[in-house]
Amino acid sequence: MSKQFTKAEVAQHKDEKGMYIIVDSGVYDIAGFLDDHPGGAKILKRMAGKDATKQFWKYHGKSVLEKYGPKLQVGTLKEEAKL
Ligand code: HEM
Repeated sequence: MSKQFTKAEVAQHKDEKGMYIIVDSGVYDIAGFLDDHPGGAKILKRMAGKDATKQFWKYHGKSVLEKYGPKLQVGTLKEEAKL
């Protein structure tokens, strides 16, 4: 849980072995959640390896992250210098 990922590392995880998405400063592995996602697997797969913060908050409230976050979170996003 305390592992830190750069955006580049998150981008390398985009298949069934590990499908990471970013929501705010959290990194979540949604590979095992695809078939359970009420919004469907397809829309989730499209965000694989990417920052899904905007899309996440568009369709869900805080309670969704509170409920599923702890089960799916694999780490946090490493602060990187913004150029
Ligand atoms: C950690 C990642 C995610 C989790 C745990 C999650 C969980 C859920 C849950 C529990 C619902 C049921 C509706 C609700 O209870 O509010 C839902 C619906 C939905 N989700 Fe996600 N979701 C995730 C990521 C995403 C992403 C990245 C997208 C968009 C790219 C997305 C799009 C949707 C859509 C379109 C619905 C259906 C809304 C509706 O039919 O009203 N979800 N999701």
